[in-house]
Amino acid sequence: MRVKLTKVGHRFGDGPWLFRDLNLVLHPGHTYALTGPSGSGKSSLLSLIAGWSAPFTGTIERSTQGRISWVFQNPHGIPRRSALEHVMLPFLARGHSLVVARREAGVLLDRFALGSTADREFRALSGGEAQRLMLACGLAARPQLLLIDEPTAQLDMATGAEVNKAIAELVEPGSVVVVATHDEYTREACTDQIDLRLYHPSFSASPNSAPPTAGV
Ligand SMILES: Nc1ncnc2c1ncn2[C@@H]1O[C@H](COP(=O)(O)OP(=O)(O)OP(=O)(O)O)[C@@H](O)[C@H]1O
Repeated sequence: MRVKLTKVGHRFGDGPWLFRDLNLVLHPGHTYALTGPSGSGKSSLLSLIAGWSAPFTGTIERSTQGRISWVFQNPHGIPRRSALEHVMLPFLARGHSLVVARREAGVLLDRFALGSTADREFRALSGGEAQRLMLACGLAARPQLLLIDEPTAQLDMATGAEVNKAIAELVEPGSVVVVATHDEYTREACTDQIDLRLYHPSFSASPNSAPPTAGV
């Protein structure tokens, strides 16, 4: 899926503009770090990109009606279900057999270094394991668009590093990944950056600064 944002601006009602004149093209095979200070509108922009809400101004076009997955800041799972069962569910929901779901889920768990936790209940996973499980579940839905909100916000540095390593390996040829983050290491794990500060109405580019057209 390719996502094109044209002159996108957003505010809530008559509140202040969060960002304006956002012109971007999000390409499959790229992982975009969406950065900016707290309150700059990162989560709001994720919702706009997902199509959950409409931008106040401008347009957002998705090239296909593909599947969209979200991974939220706080890992959420079913306490007594195993890690494997969590990852199998999206495959079963799409009509795959138990055998296929188990096999594909196992591959994904291995990819996120969770193979040894396959039979462990969700409630017994560490914070980093639980967040990596959420990434595995997100990919299990085979999304064309994967949106991840602050994946390391609740984690210590070592655990955050495990998650960032998984994010660096998320890219798949057909899908766009967007990660809202404050974490510089998460930003480094991504292939591209969208810095929302550049689109805040108070931003004025100095004569020597690059124009805010990254990704167009
Ligand atoms: N539904 C809403 N109605 C009114 N204001 C909202 C709504 N959702 C978010 N806001 C406001 O819009 C601003 C941007 O919020 P948003 O959560 O998008 O920022 P953020 O950059 O993700 O912040 P953080 O890094 O703290 O998570 C905030 O001031 C927030 O209070």
